[in-house]
Amino acid sequence: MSERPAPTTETQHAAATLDGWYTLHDFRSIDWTRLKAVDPTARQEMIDEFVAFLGSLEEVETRGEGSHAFYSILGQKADVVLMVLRPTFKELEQVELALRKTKLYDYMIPSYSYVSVIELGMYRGSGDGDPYENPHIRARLYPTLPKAAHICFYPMSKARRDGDNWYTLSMDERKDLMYRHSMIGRSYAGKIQQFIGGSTGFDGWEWGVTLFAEDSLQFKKIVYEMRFDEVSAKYGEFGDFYVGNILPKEELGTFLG
Ligand code: VOV
Repeated sequence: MSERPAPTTETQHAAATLDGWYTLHDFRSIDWTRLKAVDPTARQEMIDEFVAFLGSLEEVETRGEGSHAFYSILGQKADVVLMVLRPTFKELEQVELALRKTKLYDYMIPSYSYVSVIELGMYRGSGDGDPYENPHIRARLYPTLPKAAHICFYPMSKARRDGDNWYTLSMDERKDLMYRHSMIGRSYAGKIQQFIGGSTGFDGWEWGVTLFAEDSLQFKKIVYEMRFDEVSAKYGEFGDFYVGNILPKEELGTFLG
């Protein structure tokens, strides 16, 4: 497992973070018109090769060296998303390269991507001992992503407006607000699993939020409820939302056939 330095030092302003696996969300659209023109034998070869590619990611996941999720996406923003977790940027690049070398890639159009690192904000401290050795914390920093029926991804930032500036609040104020946020979150235990990727310095927003649920309606419920909470109501700024359904490799043939 990758070794990490001690939690980022808490300055007067920044909350210390624990940082886990690097994360890439790779959203792609399918060039359906071109794909439909491919003869069925060649198309099946492409599908088989892509299934083998997904199989190779599963092997990494089984070894506990990373994780991934593959979902179809509703609407016109994209057709599929591959979310990949790896210990280093280099390993994320290797997955990207392997994807690019598949035949199916030639029929994929990039739609959106997002780079972040699984992050736990230590607003309430991290307890005794080295948090990177704590099995509960490790399970959250280096998770095996759930195989839930549905995914919801969106990037977000905290406001830096005159009047409502998250970054000029005191640590105590932010601790208090985050506590209230976590209490709403906890009321969704068993319904939603959330993965927060810190992306300041990595991508266009400050966090990438990935939610998994068996019941797609829970995404609307939690996001709506959080909108009334001060952290989101005053300080939340959101990018586009991407939602979709799990796409097991066994169903890829039907999806693309
Ligand atoms: C299942 C739901 C759920 C739960 C339990 C939960 C709990 C918690 C805890 C305990 C903490 C703080 C410590 C940590 O663990 O990092 C966080 C942190 C964070 N969250 Fe959260 N959140 C949830 C869910 C949840 C949602 C749905 C959203 C989107 C907000 C919305 O309006 O759409 C979100 C956002 C975030 C963010 C951006 C951060 C980092 C903010 C920062 O300033 O650092 N989050 N979150």
